[in-house]
Amino acid sequence: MTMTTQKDIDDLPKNSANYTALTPLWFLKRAALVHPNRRSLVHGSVVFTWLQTYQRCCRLASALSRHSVGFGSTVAVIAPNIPAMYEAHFGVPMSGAVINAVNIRLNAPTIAFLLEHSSSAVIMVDQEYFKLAEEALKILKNKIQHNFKSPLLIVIKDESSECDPNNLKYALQKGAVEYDNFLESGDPEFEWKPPQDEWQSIALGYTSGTTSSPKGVVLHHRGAYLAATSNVVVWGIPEGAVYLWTLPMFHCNGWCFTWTLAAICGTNICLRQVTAKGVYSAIASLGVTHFCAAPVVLNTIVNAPPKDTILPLPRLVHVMTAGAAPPPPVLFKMSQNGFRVAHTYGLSETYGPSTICAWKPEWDNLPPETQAKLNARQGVPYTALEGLDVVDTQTMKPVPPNGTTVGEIVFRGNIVMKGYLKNPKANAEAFANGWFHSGDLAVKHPDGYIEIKDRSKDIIISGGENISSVEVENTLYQHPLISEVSVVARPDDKWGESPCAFVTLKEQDEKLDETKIAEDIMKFCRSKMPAYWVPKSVVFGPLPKTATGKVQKHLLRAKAKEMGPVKMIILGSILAGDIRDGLVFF
Ligand SMILES: Nc1ncnc2c1ncn2[C@@H]1O[C@H](COP(=O)(O)OP(=O)(O)OP(=O)(O)O)[C@@H](O)[C@H]1O
Repeated sequence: MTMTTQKDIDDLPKNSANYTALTPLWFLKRAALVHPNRRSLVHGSVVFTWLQTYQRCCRLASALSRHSVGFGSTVAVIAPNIPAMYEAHFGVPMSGAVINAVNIRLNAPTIAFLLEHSSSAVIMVDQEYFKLAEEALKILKNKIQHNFKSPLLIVIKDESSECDPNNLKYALQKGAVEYDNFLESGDPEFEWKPPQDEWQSIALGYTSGTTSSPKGVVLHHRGAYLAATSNVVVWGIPEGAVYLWTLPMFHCNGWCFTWTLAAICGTNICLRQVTAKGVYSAIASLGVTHFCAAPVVLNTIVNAPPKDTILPLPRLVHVMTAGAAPPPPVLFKMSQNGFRVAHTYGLSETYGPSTICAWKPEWDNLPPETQAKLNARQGVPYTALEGLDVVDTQTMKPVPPNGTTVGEIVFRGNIVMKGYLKNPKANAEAFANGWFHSGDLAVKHPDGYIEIKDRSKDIIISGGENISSVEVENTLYQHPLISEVSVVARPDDKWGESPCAFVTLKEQDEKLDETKIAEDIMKFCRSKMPAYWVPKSVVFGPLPKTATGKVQKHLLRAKAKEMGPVKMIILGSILAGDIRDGLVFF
């Protein structure tokens, strides 16, 4: 008998029969083969099947190729959750180009920056946002003058849009091509180009700019494939699920669920405007089984007036939440309303969610409040994420799993971005020491689950002690009058910084005595947390948020700074705006 050597075993080369670059684009071709007549997309009265979606994506890829768009090109898409946005997630990369799904709530100067930075050759834009795109292009043209080359403009008509119907006419007059006409010019049998190399870029997405100016995150086909399939593995979303698009597809490509839905041959239910009523009615009338949403959307769902809800739910509805820390009381109320919430965590740089608070059978019989507290932790890595740790930033050594030592969350693996576009300085910082640095501060529990305490920029340092704004917020969410809360640092003459709570009340009534409520909130906090954690200032009003529902803490911090150092308790109103030191003016 001859010996098998290591060389024999490893020396079997790759060939075209046993190796293909990983890409989620094949999922679509397969869906069209397996379920050609199953509903792929439902948008009001518009319904497509998987075969139709495949053919429409082939047409898009073909039409783009005819305009010399392909490998090395970027196509910007400015649209809400409508079928064209979904189709662009396949059609654009099937042409070889990269999709840049743009946040629709950005202003024209920021969009101008994105279009220039990404060198977008084509802009696909929903009719409602055409003038915004036009304004952004004007800014760009003024800036780069004779070097300006107008991108190909494709305007998307959407019957469900409530915008001025003349927008479409206007766009066509300005030379834009109508999306469906553009598709008509493409070949439904187009032989699209899978990537030769799975490292090829599939998507470019800009961070929401919560903490700094937007950075262009570049993702590859391999990572998109792995993240999309990992969504299935960790969440258990079944073949044929009916998925409601509450999460914007422009946010990390809908956390890669655009591609996940094709993998499971599910049905995409589009929702142009997200309201609690819209969510409940889609559940009741369209058979929704799953959706993803930021905690702010869950908060809206649990606080919806009874006339907007349909309870009890007709079936168990699975929800994945990420994007910010979900307060345990919100998780608790969601489960009381019949939703099963999976809590995940990640960043644009990690293809969206890349950790999950994996549910343990031994938690099944715990009291619901304890379950919610356990589920509010950010958990353990996705199946496609090889490295996740919480480290001391000075030594890079893992923190002990004691639930108290705080360190930075770092990631390593195949669902970490390729890098930031044209930003070597940010890349060097983000990838220092062979890990991707998240900037999020967390502890590790004895069971190995991680729990975020804050973003490094959000932590409050009072008298040299760290205060987790997330923990103070989680307690405040238990207060019966509070609908939303965000806690930030306010300069403090004695302690350096002290917590300042910005609060939105459930009841908006001018007759409410905000001074009394603020006193009550502080009393409530004193009974539940160390004295130095108790907010020294409470300010009432709506919270500023990004398009993805994240509270813009930097704006609140600026507001708190503007209010000046804490000298005594200050109560006030964000809306009234007239807050003078030590006094309250309503
Ligand atoms: N489950 C979660 N719990 C707590 N925080 C979360 C969770 N999921 C996401 N986050 C927060 O969201 C951040 C990632 O957000 P995202 O990538 O969308 O851009 P952004 O951080 O808002 O933009 P910018 O990087 O410009 O500040 C994480 O770093 C973390 O702070």
